Amino acid sequence: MDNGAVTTEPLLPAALAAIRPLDAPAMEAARRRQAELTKPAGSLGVLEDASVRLAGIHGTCPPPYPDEFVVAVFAADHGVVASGVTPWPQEVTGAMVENFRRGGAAVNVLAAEAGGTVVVVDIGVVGDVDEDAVVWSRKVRRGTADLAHGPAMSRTEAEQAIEVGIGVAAELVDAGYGVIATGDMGIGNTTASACLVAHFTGLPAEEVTGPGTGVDDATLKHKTDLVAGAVGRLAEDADPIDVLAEVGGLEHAGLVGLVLGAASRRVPVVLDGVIAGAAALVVRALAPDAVDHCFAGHRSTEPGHHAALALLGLRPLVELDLRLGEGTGAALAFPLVRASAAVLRDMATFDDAGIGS
Ligand SMILES: O=C(O)c1ccc[n+]([C@@H]2O[C@H](COP(=O)([O-])O)[C@@H](O)[C@H]2O)c1
Ligand SMILES: Cc1cc2nc[nH]c2cc1C
Repeated sequence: MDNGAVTTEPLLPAALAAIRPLDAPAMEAARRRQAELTKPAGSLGVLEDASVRLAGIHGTCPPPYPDEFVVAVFAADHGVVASGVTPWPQEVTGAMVENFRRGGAAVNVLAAEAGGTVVVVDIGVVGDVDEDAVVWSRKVRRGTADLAHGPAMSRTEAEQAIEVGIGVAAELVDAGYGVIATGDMGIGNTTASACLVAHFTGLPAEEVTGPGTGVDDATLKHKTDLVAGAVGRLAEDADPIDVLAEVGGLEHAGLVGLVLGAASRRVPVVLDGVIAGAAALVVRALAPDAVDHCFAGHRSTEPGHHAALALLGLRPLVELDLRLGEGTGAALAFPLVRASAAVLRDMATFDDAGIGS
């Protein structure tokens, strides 16, 4: 299928080779500067840590103040919907893409509140989706196969979808966005997320499978058993891209590429909910340094998200009991990331203010 990504060189090896650890001297400079600002040491808490991370990502102190941010919403369908894991019909994925296009979804509203832009990447919606400035056509295939019965996609398709994400990151960085936020839309994708989280954390399916958009107890039990069965097909030391192909989604793969691509360009990423958290576990397995380029925008109520963030070692910036996806939690968190850069850039030092410390 023509996915619109005209790729002459494989993007994945180049992205992996370009990812570096955070810049230690810039982080040290940020810590020193935080200690000199007119406040008791540590009193801005997590904002101070965020500013140090930003300095490490950019390799400069103060780091650039991010004026512009974008939420990249990766949309795809899931064959596992046929196995009865969600109350919503598959068509809602494509219908929500049209809602994003018109600006009517929660992520449109919350991104606009924070001064951000939304782009939507059709990486695997079953139905036809038109392309315009908001919705980018990058279909790798029309939905995954049902992961309950076999591989969700081939390894080649997973790699193609990762490369789509890397390409999207490159386009967004080249367009001048200083921070990239993740978003997702895919009916059924909390089942694939639970599989990824169970595999990478080693936790039992019961601890990482949640209600998603909302299921009754019997369906949650069926979903949990299905996750346990699918994860049981994976060897403990399976290659991370093979894991993604077996039990993941096309939007997970796209998000893996988005994070790798942004990290390879030293651009910070704000992760959204459980889908992004699951994708970040694949990133961690491929390039652990890339995770250091990420902020956890929020913590969703999905149990798998708690488990994923714990393994990623990321502290959520906000916790508002969101469980929507789309990039809503990441959009809400962006002003906090920006505020941490402003503190480092704009606050007076004790010397400036003539205050003894
Ligand atoms: O981001 C989250 O943590 C989150 C938690 C629950 C549901 N969702 C969204 O709901 C959809 C998947 O839910 P489900 O129940 O169909 O697997 C998908 O479009 C996700 O963006 C997202
Ligand atoms: C209406 C609706 C909106 C969503 N946004 C993200 N996932 C979603 C799932 C549903 C069902």
